Amino acid sequence: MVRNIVVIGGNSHPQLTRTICGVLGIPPADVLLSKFAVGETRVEIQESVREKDVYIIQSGGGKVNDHLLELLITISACKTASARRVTAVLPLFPYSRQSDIPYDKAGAPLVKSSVRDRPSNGYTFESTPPTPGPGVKSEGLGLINGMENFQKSLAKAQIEESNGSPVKRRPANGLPRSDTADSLKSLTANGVPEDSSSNASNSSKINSFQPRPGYKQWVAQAGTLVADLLTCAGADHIITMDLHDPQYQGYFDIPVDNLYGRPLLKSYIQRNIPDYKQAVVVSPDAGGAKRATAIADSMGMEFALIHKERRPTKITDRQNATMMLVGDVRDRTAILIDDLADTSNTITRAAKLLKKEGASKVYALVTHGILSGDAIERINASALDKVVVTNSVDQSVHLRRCPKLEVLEVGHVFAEAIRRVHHGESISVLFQYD
Ligand SMILES: O=P(O)(O)OC[C@H]1O[C@H](OP(=O)(O)OP(=O)(O)O)[C@H](O)[C@@H]1O
Repeated sequence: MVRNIVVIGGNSHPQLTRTICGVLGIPPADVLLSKFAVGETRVEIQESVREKDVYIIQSGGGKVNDHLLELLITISACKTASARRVTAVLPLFPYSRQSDIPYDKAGAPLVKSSVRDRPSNGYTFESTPPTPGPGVKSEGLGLINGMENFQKSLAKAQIEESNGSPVKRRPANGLPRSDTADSLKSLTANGVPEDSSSNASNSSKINSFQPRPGYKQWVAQAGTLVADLLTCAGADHIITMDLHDPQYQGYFDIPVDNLYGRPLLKSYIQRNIPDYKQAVVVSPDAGGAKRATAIADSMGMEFALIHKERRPTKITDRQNATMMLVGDVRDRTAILIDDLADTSNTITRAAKLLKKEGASKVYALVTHGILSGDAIERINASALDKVVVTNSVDQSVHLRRCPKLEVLEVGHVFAEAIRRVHHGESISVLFQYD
């Protein structure tokens, strides 16, 4: 039994909380998590957490936005109730799959051709602007969205204000609202504010306003915001598993422990796939190649990669990308490895291709089985023989609907991580998967 520790389970995955508490030998904390009639989240911590080491378990998937807000409010409640340390345990981290800019068939961002074809700066989708530094003139790109112009107009506004001239106020972040016609009137073609005296010449630019190709400043980077929200709510530490992009840890200025699901997947392969050394580990896309090769290399297995031949035309149109297999799976078992399955398009399309290329059997081993919408129906109707996921997301409903689904328990991994963090022990042993 671990002392002076409090484990609070959010509404996303009560079963996982029970498992973790069972391993730690403590009961889950008494909390009231509900909603007011209007739909706002209500949290009451019904026992003292003063000077306690608190762990709040809340996973992504399902009603992800509700769960995230519930987590933020619970963290804040614990901090204001004088918890010594609050750790957010997010088996599947929500919003860590960064948003992407829409592409056209050639892989360029979807901006109007008049802008894309503009020969002026030579930047392409693949290129990056130079790093501003001594002797490098930004030409409106340094810092890079034209902060130079912005700072000039800000200085001018300050002079006008000190002279008593009326000055148009901006929000606290210094940027104009981008969702009103008024705000567009004060934007240059670079998307930077311009002083009001040139508004007349700007009016002709309103309709031609476009973001620069190669930049993503117009796409919400929700991952950054979520990292900030967690820290701002009072989280002192994050424990998660198989982040879609491990570099997401760098978005935080608090410690993030990104546990690996690989030992569980490897162990499944060794125990359940006959003659597994002859099987081929397959990554269903280039983004997951590192993840899959790590398993293949450590188990002395062969590796193949599915390459998406071109970018889909829209974010929501990923299933239209053409797939090609790089490697040989004929008459062998293929084991797809991925971090998550959401719509299941990726793994079901990959399975179809692998069977077409002669694979005798296709397994999909995925850490996070989000399985949204009709993902289960898609799996049931697919060429996949078996789908293995962990219970980082609650699988009870999925299990009832999908005979091909098998679930690996992650509760003991998180319980051990919590125990070690609580005692100040190293948890690097949980990162080793060879
Ligand atoms: O079940 P699905 O809805 O098909 O989604 C699953 C896929 O999405 C993620 O990759 P993503 O498409 O974000 O590309 P990336 O690996 O290049 O980041 C993930 O790594 C899977 O490959």
